[in-house]
Parts: sequence; structure tokens; C-alpha cells
Amino acid sequence: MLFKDNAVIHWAIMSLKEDCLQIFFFTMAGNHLTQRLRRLMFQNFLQQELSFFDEKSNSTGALCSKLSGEAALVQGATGQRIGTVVQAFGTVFIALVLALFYEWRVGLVSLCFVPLISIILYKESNMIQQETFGAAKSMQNSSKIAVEAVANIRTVATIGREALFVKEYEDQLRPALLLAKRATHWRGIVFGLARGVYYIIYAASMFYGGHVIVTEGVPYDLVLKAAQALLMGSGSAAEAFAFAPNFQKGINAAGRIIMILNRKSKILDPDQPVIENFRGTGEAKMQSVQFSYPTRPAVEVLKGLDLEIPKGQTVALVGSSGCGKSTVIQLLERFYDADAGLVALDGASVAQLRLAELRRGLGLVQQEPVLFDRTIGENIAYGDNSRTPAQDEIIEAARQANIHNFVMSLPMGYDTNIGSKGTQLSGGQKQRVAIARALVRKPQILLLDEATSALDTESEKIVQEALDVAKEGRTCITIAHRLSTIRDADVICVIHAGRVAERGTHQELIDRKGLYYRLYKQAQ
Ligand SMILES: Nc1ncnc2c1ncn2[C@@H]1O[C@H](COP(=O)(O)OP(=O)(O)OP(=O)(O)O)[C@@H](O)[C@H]1O
Repeated sequence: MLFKDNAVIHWAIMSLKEDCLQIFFFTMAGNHLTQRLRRLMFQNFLQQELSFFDEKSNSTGALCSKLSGEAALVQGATGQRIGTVVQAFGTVFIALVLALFYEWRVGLVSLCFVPLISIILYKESNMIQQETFGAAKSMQNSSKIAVEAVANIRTVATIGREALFVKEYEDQLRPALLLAKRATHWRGIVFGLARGVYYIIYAASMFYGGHVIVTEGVPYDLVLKAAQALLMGSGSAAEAFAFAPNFQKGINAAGRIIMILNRKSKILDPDQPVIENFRGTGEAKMQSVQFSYPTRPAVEVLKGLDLEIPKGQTVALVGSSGCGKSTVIQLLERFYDADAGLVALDGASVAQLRLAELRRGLGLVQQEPVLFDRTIGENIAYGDNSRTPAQDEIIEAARQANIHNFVMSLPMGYDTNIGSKGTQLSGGQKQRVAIARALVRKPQILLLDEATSALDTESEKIVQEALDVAKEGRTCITIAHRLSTIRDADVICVIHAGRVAERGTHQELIDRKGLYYRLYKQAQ
């Protein structure tokens, strides 16, 4: 009889250890969850406004660390572990029911230890919370340094600062190590206590069981069955305890992920755009625009700037370094919103247009072209997010950008991969691919922010020719330090102290002998 009942207890407990179920169900669910969290976080990062990326805590390294680290912590608390813990709790529950059923007083002995277990778990969870927060911060700071060093390895090697970066990296990792060391002692104590409680519960139930057998004549087989059930139950509880740190870390990471996912961009589409399917004619305007960068609110960059950009004209923005020329372009692209005043295309405030439609009409070429580790054809095609441009449109854009002949001279033509950041192309070639990328979307307004500044004289000439072709029939806002490149602009605006201080053609401004004249003389 005793053997039969024990076999039932064994069967009830062992049947919960269905490893196949755990592997197929929980592991798959954990992997899916982690992948989904990573995708959602990445999607959310890319939807944020630019000022989000200006914040120190959101550097490339920190965001990459969040993407990999936080989701991994959640995964550490999911998958097969959930299976183990569910199984452990199931076992504890069944063990308690059986113990109470066979000899309820012996069963109650084990419940006396619940407060002790709760206190240990509470203390441990506090400790882990501190540890995971500190470790996540430490990982983000160190990743920031690693990404910065690797992304700029040529500069780091040139200035011979490898050792400095390694030291900074190590310094950032140290706080995580210190916290982990402290928490490890706690975890050791908790682990020891968890294992200890397992034996203490068994000893206490046997002791009390012996007592009731002797004093009350309770059948010894009932006491043995109850004690046996408790032994199994407390063993499973100890197993679940071992995973408590992972769960605590997972819960903390999940909290941080939810905070990330709940963050909405401050630059959003309007509820009701003033113009549906906006294409724009190429006319732009800024009126009394005031602006400070969110990370530097005390410094007002634009202090009531007025700018009229008529359709089809080339307007050049000049002024001393840091006067706010690129900021004008960033406001037109709606990378940031002006604090006051109007930024408008075709009379409609940029905030009242759909972002994708607004940006589709603007072709931006910057000083340092950013190309992706894809083929030349794909890099050009990336310029139009509203559709997949046909091959002949890609070729046409490349022709206009004066890069087609070079591409055709390559063995793989448009299928040539250009390497990470376009390292397999010269500066001038990269810039012309970037121009083709800006042209493939057939923008109404071309924004040239120092597009030729980083090039040598020969490349500058070739790129300038490409730009001259690209400008034909389009509005163009161009920023250049080399005033010789903007002499022919229809209007030149000199930005000074956050406003347009002078405006006119090259000759008019030279004759005025004001700010432009001084800049021009300085450049000679
Ligand atoms: N993301 C940013 N966060 C905070 N301040 C910024 C940011 N970008 C630019 N600034 C500051 O805003 C001011 C205007 O910058 P902007 O890039 O518009 O100047 P610029 O006239 O184009 O300069 P340059 O001719 O040297 O390129 C500068 O003082 C600059 O330090």
C-alpha cells in the first residue's frame, strides 16, 4: 500500500518534468518574445525625433546596448526557465496538498518557513534591482565608448589614442563589476539559505511527524508520505529560487523596455494634414523663426529669422561658423520644430504636412555623405522611400550626378558593394552617389549643406558640375564656406546673430560693403 501511494506521489511530481513540453513551448515562446521586443525597440528608436539622439543617454553605443542587453535579460527570465519555474510551483503546490491530505499538521510545519523565504526573496530582489540598473548603465556607457572608437578607428589610430579608449572602456565597466561583486555575496547567501531551508523543512517535518507518531499514535506511513511529499516540494522550491535573480533582472529590464516602447516621438504627423498627398512646388518660407536645440535650451540659435525662397531659385546661406545655416535646413526637414514662428512649404506649415510627404520633396546632400554597406544601385534607390525606383531611373539619377561612367567601369557595375560607410569609394565618388540618391526621388527642393567642402579641388569641380546639372529646374538652398561656389546664386542671405542680416546678389552685397563683403575679403 505504502509503495503504491509513494508511486502515485512520484508519478504526480515526475509527470510535471515534461522536458519536451518545456523545450518546444517555452523556449520557442521566449525566443519569439525576445525577437519581437528587439524589433519593437529598434522600430521605436528609428521613429524618434532627432533631439532624442542628441541626448547623451541615447548615443549609438547606448542604444545598441539597450537593444541587445535589455532583451537578453528578458530572455533570461523566459523560455525554458519559465517552464522550470512553472513546474517547480506546480510541484510545490501538489506536494503541499498531498502533505496536508496525508497528515495536515506535518504539512503545516513547512508553511512556518514561508515568512523566512519571503524575507530572503525580498532582500534579494532589492539587491538585484540595484545591480541590474547599475550594470545596464555601465554597459551603455562602455558600449558608447567602444562604438565611438571602432567607428572612428582611423582617427583613433592616427592620433594614437587606443590605450586611452581601452582605459575609458574599462573605467565604465568597473561600476558594474563592483555591483555584481556585492550582489554575488547576497546571491550566495540566498542560494545557501534556499538549499538549507530544503533540509530544514524535511528535518522539521520528520521531527514533528515522529512526535505525533509517538504521542498520538498517528500511522507512520502517513507521516512518511507527508514528509516525502514535502521533501519533493521543497526541493522544487529551491530549484525555483535559483532562478529568482534571472526573474528579477528580467522584470527590471521589461520595465525599462516598456518605458522605451511608450516613448512617442515629439515630431509626429498632424492628425489632419492641410494638404493631402503633398508634392510641393518648391517654394519655401521662414517667418520670425526662433529656435534653440532641446539639449541646449539656453542658447538661442535663431532669433526671429525671415527667409523667402521662391520656386526655382538658388538661395545661398552664408555666415560665420555656428551662425545657424545648417539649422535652417534641419527645420525645413522638420528634424526639429521651431520654438516660435513659421516654417512653411507652399504656404503650409511643415508641422501641418505628413512627414514622409514633406521629406519626399526635399533632396539633402551633406558635407560627409553617409552611404550604406550595400550595392551602388541599392544606395541610390534608397533615396526614394515612396516606391522602388526602376533601374533606368537609378541610371538617370547617376548620369545627372556624373557618376554613371565610373559605375559602368566597375566589373559589377551598379551591383558593386561599396563596403561599410562607402569606404571602397573616394570622397568625390561617394558624394556623387549621395547626389544621385538625392535626385532619384525627384525633389522639388535641393538642400546642399557644404556638399563640396570636404573634396579636393579636382573632385570639387566634378561634383560641382554634377550639382549644377541637378539644380536645373529646381529650387536650391545651398550652404557653402567657399564663397566662390555660391557667387552665381540668385539670392545670397547672410545669417548673423540668429537673423538674416543681409540679402542680395553677389554684386549687390559686395557693393554694400557690409558683412558679406568682409566675409568675401577674408576668404581671399
Ligand atoms: N544637435 C545640436 N544640439 C545642440 N546644439 C547644436 C546642435 N547642432 C548644432 N548646434 C549648435 O547650434 C549652432 C548652429 O549650428 P549650425 O550647425 O546650424 O551652424 P552652421 O552655421 O551650419 O555652422 P558651420 O558653418 O560651422 O557648419 C551652433 O552653435 C552649434 O553648436
